[in-house]
Amino acid sequence: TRSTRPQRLLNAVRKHATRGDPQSVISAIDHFCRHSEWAMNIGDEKGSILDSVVSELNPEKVLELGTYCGYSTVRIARLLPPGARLITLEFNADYAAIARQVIAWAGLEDRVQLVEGASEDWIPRMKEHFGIETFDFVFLDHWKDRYLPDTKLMEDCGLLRKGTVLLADNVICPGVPDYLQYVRNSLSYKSCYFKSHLEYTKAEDGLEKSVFLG
Ligand SMILES: C[C@H](C[C@H]1O[C@@H](n2cnc3c(N)ncnc32)[C@H](O)[C@@H]1O)NC(=O)c1cc(-c2ccc(F)cc2)cc(O)c1O
Ligand SMILES: [Mg+2]
Repeated sequence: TRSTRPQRLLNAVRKHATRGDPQSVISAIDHFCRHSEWAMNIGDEKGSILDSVVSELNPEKVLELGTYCGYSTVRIARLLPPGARLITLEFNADYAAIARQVIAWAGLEDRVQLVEGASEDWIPRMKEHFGIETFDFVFLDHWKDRYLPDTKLMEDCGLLRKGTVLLADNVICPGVPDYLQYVRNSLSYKSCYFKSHLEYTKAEDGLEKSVFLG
């Protein structure tokens, strides 16, 4: 049977990246997506903005919604101190299987817990199942119509604390208008927009950084 694009992406990682070297995994995926096949990773341009937000925050507890092949998982986890934890949710089993191998190739499995399932099912179980009190940093990169309901769900489950940072991908393309309207007008958030481009293209896209004020 024909291979899938995520399988071909993983093959490119195995062929061109060095085991245990996260930067080489990131570069191999970016090269594959620029020169072979486009894929919906955050990419190098928006990825650098993600890096700067994570580095400035130095979070201990991180949640990622929408793992896909694990590219942003690797970008975030490589910047975390060893004691820190990243939980990433992915409900497509095939993508989750690829992401596990990408994360392992980067040598970051000790910091990452990939959970196969839907965000709406797992967010309410974070406390009792993972012993998480609150998250320091949340990266939203899953179905664009889930950003707003899942943000409200995280609020209701008490998973956000004063100062928790939400960073949302694709706020222009494909776009998340209801989420943007909410975080930009709610008195519970301080929000700002980082203008960039859709991964590996010249189309406009950007990241929205929103600090929960409690
Ligand atoms: C949604 C996907 C990313 C992943 O998220 C998982 N997922 C979903 N909903 C849930 C859940 N509720 N819980 C857990 N996981 C969940 C899924 O299975 C994908 O693997 N991302 C995108 O669709 C995406 C699309 C584009 C894009 C832009 C321009 C175009 F012309 C075409 C596509 C760019 C991006 O940067 C994206 O991020
Ligand atoms: Mg995205």
